[in-house]
Amino acid sequence: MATTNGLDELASRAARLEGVSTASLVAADPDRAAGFAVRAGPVYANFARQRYDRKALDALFALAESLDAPGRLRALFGGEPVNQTEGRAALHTALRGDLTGTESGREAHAQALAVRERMRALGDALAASQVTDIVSVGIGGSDLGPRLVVDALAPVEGGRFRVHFLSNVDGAAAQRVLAGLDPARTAVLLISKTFGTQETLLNGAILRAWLGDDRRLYAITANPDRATAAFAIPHERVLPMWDWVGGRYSLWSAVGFPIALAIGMDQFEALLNGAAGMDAHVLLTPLRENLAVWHAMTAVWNRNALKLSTQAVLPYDERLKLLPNYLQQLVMESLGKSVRLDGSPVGVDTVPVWWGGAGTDSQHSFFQALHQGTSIEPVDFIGVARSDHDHPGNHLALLANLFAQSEAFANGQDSDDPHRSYAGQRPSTLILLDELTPKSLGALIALYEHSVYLQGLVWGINPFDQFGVELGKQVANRLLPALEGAVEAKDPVTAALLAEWRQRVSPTR
Ligand SMILES: O=P(O)(O)OC[C@H]1O[C@](O)(CO)[C@@H](O)[C@@H]1O
Repeated sequence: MATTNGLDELASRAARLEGVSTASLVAADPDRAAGFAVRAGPVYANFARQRYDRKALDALFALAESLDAPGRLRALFGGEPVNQTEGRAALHTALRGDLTGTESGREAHAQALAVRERMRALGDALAASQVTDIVSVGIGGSDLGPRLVVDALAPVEGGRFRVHFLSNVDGAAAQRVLAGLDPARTAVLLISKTFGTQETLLNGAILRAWLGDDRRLYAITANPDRATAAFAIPHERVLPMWDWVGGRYSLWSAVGFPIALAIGMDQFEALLNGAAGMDAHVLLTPLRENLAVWHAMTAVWNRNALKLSTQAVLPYDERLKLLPNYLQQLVMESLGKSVRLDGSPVGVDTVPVWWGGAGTDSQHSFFQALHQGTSIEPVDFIGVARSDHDHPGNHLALLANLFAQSEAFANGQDSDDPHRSYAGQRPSTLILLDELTPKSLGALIALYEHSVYLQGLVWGINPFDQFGVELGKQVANRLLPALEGAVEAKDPVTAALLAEWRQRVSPTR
């Protein structure tokens, strides 16, 4: 059995807290309500409604210390090959600053700055042209980050460009995105780190044909030769990225070009600065005051001590409604592993299922299960203190719902009628941003990135590879000829499914 890094001890601490209500934990510790909170720049998080006490927290911080969390953070920021299975650095922090002064960090940051200059120039040239709309074609890490940030921050009216996103290989997606767009006033960005992703290549071909003019076709990639070979995009319209930026950590690179086009380059840089502020906090702050360490060790507590198998993220802000989708890739692609760095079984549970939705909408869909279901789902609530719309009454109602749900989950409510009884004891963290700006959003996303890294450290896994997604792609590539009728599927169940499918379509489709 692989080492469990002291996680067994956490489980026995959790057993001692069984039956102790969250309200009595709060009552027993007068400093807890305000003291179990950490602020980093524009991000405040309160952990008082988690199901641990100070002794458990001591054990969690001791665990982080024993794993040399500060040293491992320095290794990340300094450009050491922390992505060990692929022999690479993971230098997304260098895209937003240069905190360690190592040669690789400095070089990476200089490269990032040079590309930002090119993004600015290309953006200005597009703004001076007749282009009004941008279609960003990419998937996964080449889509979810820009999509989230544009949805959260793009002005409702009056932005430089309207930015549209196309990811799914389903042709209906392309059809929907293109409906109503004028090719003469549209530029297309093909975003793919590898430029070998089926969805992006197929959608890119549709868009290129639709555009009819290659001069408004751009690529963002770590593989410019492939972009040139497949789409004849000349190097001056290719923005580079590098193998030291993981796809799901890449929105800070030229992958964020759609963001820069939607909100302007200065605002894109404000997003990077927000992330850089969180980077400095996480790298330089002692463990007990370090927000990413609190967040990561809370996740470890819920997974390995309380054995909870999902994690909900519930933004109480319409503009953050895509955050759960974004975090699903960031967290689950990073931490969905069952072997340690040396290949041995991890021996403990790793990533839970991350999911969620915006409040208050989700209160009227899945909250019943959160309040009275048999399993307990820990929650990250996210709220924004100040709104930027003209409906203050709605904002107060939104916040009342946010604070109320966190209280109701924790405290529950007894009733003589079991159907009307709420057990409570549902753990949650409440994250509050001062306001939703490029800076605060950058800081929030960077917080989650660092929390993921630290959770990976506890579990001894590599959060920067994603070999698990390859098998399905390989099987799909093998099966495409069978759907085209060129070969038979070898697997008997797949063969039966294809026979069933063939009966339903004409041979030419
Ligand atoms: O940017 P690319 O190379 O097209 O890859 C897109 C996505 O596909 C994956 O490799 C697998 O889903 C992600 O990690 C990546 O973000």
